[in-house]
Amino acid sequence: MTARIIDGKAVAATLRAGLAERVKSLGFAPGLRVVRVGDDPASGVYVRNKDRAAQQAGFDSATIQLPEDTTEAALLAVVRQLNEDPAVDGILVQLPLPAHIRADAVIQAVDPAKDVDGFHAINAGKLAIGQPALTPCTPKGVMHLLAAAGASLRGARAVVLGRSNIVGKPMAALLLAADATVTVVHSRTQNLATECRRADILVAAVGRPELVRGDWIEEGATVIDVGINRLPNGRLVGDVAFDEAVQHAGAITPVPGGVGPMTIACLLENTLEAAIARRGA
Ligand SMILES: Nc1nc(=O)c2c([nH]1)NC[C@@H]1CN(c3ccc(C(=O)N[C@@H](CCC(=O)O)C(=O)O)cc3)C=[N+]21
Ligand SMILES: [Mg+2]
Repeated sequence: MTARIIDGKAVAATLRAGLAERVKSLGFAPGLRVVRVGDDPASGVYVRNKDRAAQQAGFDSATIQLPEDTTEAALLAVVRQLNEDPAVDGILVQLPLPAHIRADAVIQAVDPAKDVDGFHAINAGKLAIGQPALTPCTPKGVMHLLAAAGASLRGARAVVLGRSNIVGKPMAALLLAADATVTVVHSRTQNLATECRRADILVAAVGRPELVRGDWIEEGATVIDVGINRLPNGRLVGDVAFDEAVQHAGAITPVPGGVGPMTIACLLENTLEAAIARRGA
């Protein structure tokens, strides 16, 4: 079998077009502020793509670039100022932050109503107990991709590879809420390949280039590759060995052009949701 390719660029473009329509009918531009400290290369492409997508969809979006040596206190002061600014609906602090700043202190300082990353304990907790919440963009994007691919989730065996607060844990919560039977596996799991082979739906989010081989994938499974890894030779690869996996999967996302563009579209979706909730629009 050769897998169908799930076109994340196309699904994201459709989602963004729908958001642009909704923004037009709002009568105001939802405000998004991205705070970036230093210039971690992992977030460079992201910031550029995000600004372009936000402008095109009619959002009032800006990146606040701070120097690498910004103190935690100074960053917290910027966050508080954005919390208090009525024109700002969404706040995103780019991760990773420099080592001298406690990322968790900054994440928990963001007003949960403006937390468009969905990383605040209030939003993570609401997701865990099944209450409406701002939901992390990457797993939310994966759910859109699974819907677009026509994957049936109810009763399906879903395996999430990775247990981060950013992807793995919220991903498992969303799949569980959709009635999948969810297993979370990670770098310390024994017999990773065997666990992955049990998956009808496999979501790989460990940040290890091409860890998942073709024979880890059950014939016909849906494979979502969250990894975006830059190899020393400059090539961008996922957590899945695509050329092998495509021979086994029923459907698979590419890297680039899979989950990445969905993360950005969902950031805009969260910003619109936050704007509507905050302003009663
Ligand atoms: N608070 C916070 N929230 C984040 O969501 C967050 C973050 N910090 N820090 C950095 C990472 C990285 N990230 C990406 C999102 C989209 C693409 C993306 O659109 N990638 C395209 C292009 C890739 C390329 O050409 O390099 C693709 O996969 O097709 C990449 C990376 C969000 N992150
Ligand atoms: Mg096989």
